[in-house]
Amino acid sequence: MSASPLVVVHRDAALLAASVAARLVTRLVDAQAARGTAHVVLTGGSVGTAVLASLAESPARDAVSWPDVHVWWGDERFLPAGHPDRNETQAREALLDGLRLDPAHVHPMGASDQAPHVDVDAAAERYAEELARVARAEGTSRDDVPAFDVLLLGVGPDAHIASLFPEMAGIHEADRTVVGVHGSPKPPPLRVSLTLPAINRAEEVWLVAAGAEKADAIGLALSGAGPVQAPAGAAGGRRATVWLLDRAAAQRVPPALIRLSSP
Ligand SMILES: O=C(O)[C@H](O)[C@@H](O)[C@H](O)[C@H](O)COP(=O)(O)O
Repeated sequence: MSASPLVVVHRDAALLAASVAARLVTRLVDAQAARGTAHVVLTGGSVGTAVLASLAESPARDAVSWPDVHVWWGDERFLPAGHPDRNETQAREALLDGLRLDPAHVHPMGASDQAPHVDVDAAAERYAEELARVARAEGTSRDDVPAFDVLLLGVGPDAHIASLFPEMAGIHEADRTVVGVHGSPKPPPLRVSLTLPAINRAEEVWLVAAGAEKADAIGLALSGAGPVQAPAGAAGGRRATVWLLDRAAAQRVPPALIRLSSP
């Protein structure tokens, strides 16, 4: 995991979404310039979706060679395909369906109606297999997940990330890359989630959060709380860990960690 996290604070949630969208374009363009392709892991939640909507409106989005972008998800609500509450559905509506993506490069997590025998744990296993398949095809050094260039995470008011919740089984997973989540405190109860080991294989992990209701959790996560108590604090990229916040969410961040605060 990279050195200490970098915290950037934005005036409000709208500016945060626009700024993260611009940062994402630059990150994808740089990754493609370096190796022709790019892998991005999307997050669900209102802030993550607002970033995608902002990117959809940005003229800079056309700087990305979208057919060469692989789109993954950090977690998914285990609901029927096309359900409005699925992270995939919301991402498609906010951005993806307006892009010239290669359908073979869009990797949604399983849906609850995918096949009669598929349950949330089987969906997790299938996603792990998909990650490994693409990693091997790309000759990634460790062949269980591709080289994620940027992995986006929303942060819950309990400091959860993806569908890894404090004190629940998923945050303890040290070997598998994907788990099925049962009894999620955030509805729906059944989810599929990358694990911390998979998340932390990303080159860059960006935690994006807005609103005063996140301030205590973010303060706890950035003040050294352990992963079981504050999963968000355990997320970190191999090269960079960036917290992208609005002022309301940043109220409890140790001032020494704040590298920039927009006027
Ligand atoms: O499926 C989900 O709900 C998300 O993946 C979840 O991890 C979300 O990102 C956080 O709960 C923050 O959500 P908000 O941005 O809506 O607060």
